[in-house]
Amino acid sequence: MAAATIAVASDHAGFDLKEVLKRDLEAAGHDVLDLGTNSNSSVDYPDFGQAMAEAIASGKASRGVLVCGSGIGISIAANRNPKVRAALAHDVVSARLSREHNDANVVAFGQRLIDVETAREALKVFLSTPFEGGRHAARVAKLSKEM
Ligand SMILES: O=C(CO)[C@H](O)[C@H](O)[C@H](O)COP(=O)(O)O
Repeated sequence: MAAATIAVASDHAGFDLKEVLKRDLEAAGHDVLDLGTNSNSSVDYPDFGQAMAEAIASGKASRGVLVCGSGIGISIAANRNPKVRAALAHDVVSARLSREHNDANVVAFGQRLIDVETAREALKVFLSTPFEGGRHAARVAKLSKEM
């Protein structure tokens, strides 16, 4: 995708991978909005998932990258906002499908579950893959409806 503002956030268990991905985003020419955390000291992932949701919902960032130990807790937290479609990606295929079928605007990784090179490649794919639309469009629209 063209240069954009991309938010990144993690808890302590995702901090190291967040820093790697942040450098990749900057090297690719994106503006990076770093929402923390800023060290390996223990913090609570819901706070950072919520910060990501606010950045996406307000339009401060068009895409987001989340990292925690498994990618699960922080993506659950971000997905509480109906404007967020955060997809937990374990590989390049799930990153690609999250864009093609789900129009995901946030990708989440589990630092304890994915190797760094796979995450770096999956992020590139996440950012460069367009939404297919078509049969997927009405399904994605249903995701933002109140339950
Ligand atoms: O939310 C999670 C699990 O679903 C994340 O992996 C957290 O990073 C993890 O729970 C943190 O665990 P820790 O033992 O406090 O480092």
